[in-house]
Amino acid sequence: MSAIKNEKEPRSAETKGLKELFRLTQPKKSWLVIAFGASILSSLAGLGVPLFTQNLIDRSFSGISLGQGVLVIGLFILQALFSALTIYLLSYIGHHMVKIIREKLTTQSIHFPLNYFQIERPGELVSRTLNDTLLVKSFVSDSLPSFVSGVVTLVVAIAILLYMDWKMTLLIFLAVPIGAVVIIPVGKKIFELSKKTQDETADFSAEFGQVLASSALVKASNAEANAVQEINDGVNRLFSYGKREAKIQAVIQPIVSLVIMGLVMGIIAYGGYRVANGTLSAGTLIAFIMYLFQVMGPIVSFGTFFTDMQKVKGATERITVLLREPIEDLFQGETITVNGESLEFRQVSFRYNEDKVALEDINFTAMANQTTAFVGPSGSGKSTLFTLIEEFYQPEQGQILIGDHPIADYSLSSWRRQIGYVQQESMLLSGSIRDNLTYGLNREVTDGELDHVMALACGTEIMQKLPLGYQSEVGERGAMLSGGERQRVAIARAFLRDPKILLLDEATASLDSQSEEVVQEALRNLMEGRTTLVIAHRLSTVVNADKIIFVEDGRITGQGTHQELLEHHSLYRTFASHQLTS
Ligand SMILES: Nc1ncnc2c1ncn2[C@@H]1O[C@H](COP(=O)(O)OP(=O)(O)OP(=O)(O)O)[C@@H](O)[C@H]1O
Repeated sequence: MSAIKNEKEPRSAETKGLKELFRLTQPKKSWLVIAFGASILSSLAGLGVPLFTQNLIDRSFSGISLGQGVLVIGLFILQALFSALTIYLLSYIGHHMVKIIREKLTTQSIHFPLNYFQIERPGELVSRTLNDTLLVKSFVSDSLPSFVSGVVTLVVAIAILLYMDWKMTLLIFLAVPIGAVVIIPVGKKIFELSKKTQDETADFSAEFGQVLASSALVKASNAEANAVQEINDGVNRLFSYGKREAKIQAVIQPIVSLVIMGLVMGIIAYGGYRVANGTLSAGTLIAFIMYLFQVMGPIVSFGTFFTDMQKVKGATERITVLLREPIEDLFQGETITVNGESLEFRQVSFRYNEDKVALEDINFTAMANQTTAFVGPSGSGKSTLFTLIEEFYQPEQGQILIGDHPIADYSLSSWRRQIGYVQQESMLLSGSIRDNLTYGLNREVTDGELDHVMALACGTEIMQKLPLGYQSEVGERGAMLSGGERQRVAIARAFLRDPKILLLDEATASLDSQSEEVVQEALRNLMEGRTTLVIAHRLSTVVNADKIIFVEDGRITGQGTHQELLEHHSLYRTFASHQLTS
């Protein structure tokens, strides 16, 4: 599932990229027409000025009539007004297109299935969302309008020039092939470099984000120097692309200036000669030079326009590939409210990837309102069972049923609402305690309700220590709370959701014995009247479970009560003798 595609495509696909961009963002056509219309009018107003100058010089500055004065000032004002209107409208349209694409990308990203992030790094997605869309913005707001107004300026100016003096105009055309010979290959180089820079930037933000997110691991492993080195390698790679771009610019800009200067000199020399022998007026020569400067800008910008178009095509391609990735449809299927049905795995097999089977032929029933515990060696597949119940992944074979119905028939949204998942290291988000407790709930929750669930989760004393109460911030991923406190907030959150099915993944494994006792009590409260599935390494917490299922290497090798397994399952007996006697 490679989301980023970098292959070259034929040039004919360029306009396809643009079409796709406009199809995606649907900018207001009327605004585009007004903006481009204003841009054309601004160019035309600018083109009137040299004509006026010519007139003025040829009359040997013998006075400007009031009408002419008003006309020239009017031309300047019109040019400025139309130009302001163009800049505002196109910037607005560019930003609006970026907003639409970013909204689509962020919505898409949130709905990606979990396995997407096993292949693509989140940081890369963030960079694509920010940087690739900025390319689109600068193309729509800068490159596209200068191209359109450039075409207008060029066509009209050349028509005027041909009308004024066709021989001198042909001289100007000499510059076009010279410019093209330089600009086209250099433009290609710039395009390749920009693509590499975009990819490297995405890579860099993914790596940097990852290192920052694992700050504690970096510090505990004394790996600061390695981390700095790794990140700075990325910075240096970006720098080396910057240097190459600087070299290209250093070559292209003087060449462009040389061509322009050469052309101006040529025009002045040839024009001067013509003025001297009386075949050209001085005013026409000045007007010519002014037009020359006016058309040079567009000619130079055409080169960059085509490279910009390539860049935006690359960005649009990457964006459309991302938008075509399959996402979870949360609302497809029937709605379910679990009411006393048991949960059954029927011949379920699953693998994360081709190489290795994670679960094979899993059969068990978790009876309603009872506790079913999963025990087994590390890596045997216990947590994987939970990810299938949550439908983070789909089984390769077999079915998971609630009552008589496959859970796949129900909408993800309504099914997941039936489940409370308390993980080993409970995830909190930065924000307040209230934000964390009510996360994902679409209803008003009173402080009284929060007091109630915190009390059930044995968390009243946590709240007494916090001066700001439910408004207290918990820090990045809940870092300002202890492990046991985080667990209790997570348990209170589960209470508030009031799920019918509870998944507890070694919820007390990482706690000291005192915290564990409190959290166990909170969990006992939570488990009451719910169908509970619990993963435990410590048998002591599950000996009283209604059913214990022993998982080994992706298979179930025994199920029954603690007593039954002690009698019939040798590995369970070994587990019990290690854990319950120590
Ligand atoms: N996201 C994943 N992608 C690929 N393989 C995975 C993924 N998650 C788990 N696995 C593999 O699947 C197998 C089962 O893992 P699982 O986490 O379900 O085991 P577990 O019994 O819960 O282990 P533990 O008790 O250590 O938490 C392991 O071999 C693991 O390496």
